[in-house]
Amino acid sequence: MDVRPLVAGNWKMNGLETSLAELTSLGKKLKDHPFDMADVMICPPATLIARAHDMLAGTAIALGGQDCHTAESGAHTGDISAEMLADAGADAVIVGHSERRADHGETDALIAEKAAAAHRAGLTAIICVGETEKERRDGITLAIVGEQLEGSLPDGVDGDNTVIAYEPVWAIGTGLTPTIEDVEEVHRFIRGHLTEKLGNKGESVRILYGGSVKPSNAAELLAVPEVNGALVGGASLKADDFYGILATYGKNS
Ligand SMILES: O=C(CO)COP(=O)(O)O
Repeated sequence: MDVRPLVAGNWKMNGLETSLAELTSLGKKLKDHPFDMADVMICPPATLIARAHDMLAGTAIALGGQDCHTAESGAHTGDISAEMLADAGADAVIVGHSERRADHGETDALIAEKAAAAHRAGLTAIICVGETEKERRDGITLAIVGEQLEGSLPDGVDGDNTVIAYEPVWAIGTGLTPTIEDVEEVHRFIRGHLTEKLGNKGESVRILYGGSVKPSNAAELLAVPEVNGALVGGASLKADDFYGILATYGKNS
């Protein structure tokens, strides 16, 4: 099935008010060169979502958060609920990023609850999976990704409310990427898992690749079968680089 690609930028813990200039610049590029080949999203730090939302009104750029709590509100100092992200103008939220799995000990079960919270708030959950360097060396990549999918997907997943991001941990921020064959193998495996679990609905869930995607390697990675877009870290911080990745899908002007 042909699914509309999504290219999402994850700013991680980067971005002050001055960084919004990059969003203005990205919005202008997309306006000057209207682009309808892929959906475009930026996930800035939560502090910038509301302002970004105001700035981006009328552009094709959607917004996402980078994490959410499982509860709607309550005594959880420092946390942000999916409803709060939606209230600030987000359309989606990343859950289960490997940096949160590592830094905050997040488990598959917690990530499934966070994804369910995203759905409850009307947000698309972008659920991240991916093996570590040792797991790849040990030849257990598919087993690990399968286990993460099994544990991290809540009930009720479909192509409208969920995106899967395959991000090999060792490829994040390192400049390293898996071979094209390895990317294809994992993406086909994820698609198989989704269709086995969800039937036809599993066909429309987008599967993004993430890990050192940049303008120079995007064309090759995004052309891989079952790669339905990218989750971009470092290269999403600069409008020129991010637009360079998007432009891989072609411009209609
Ligand atoms: O973790 C990532 C996106 O979520 C990928 O980060 P880099 O593109 O900087 O490798």
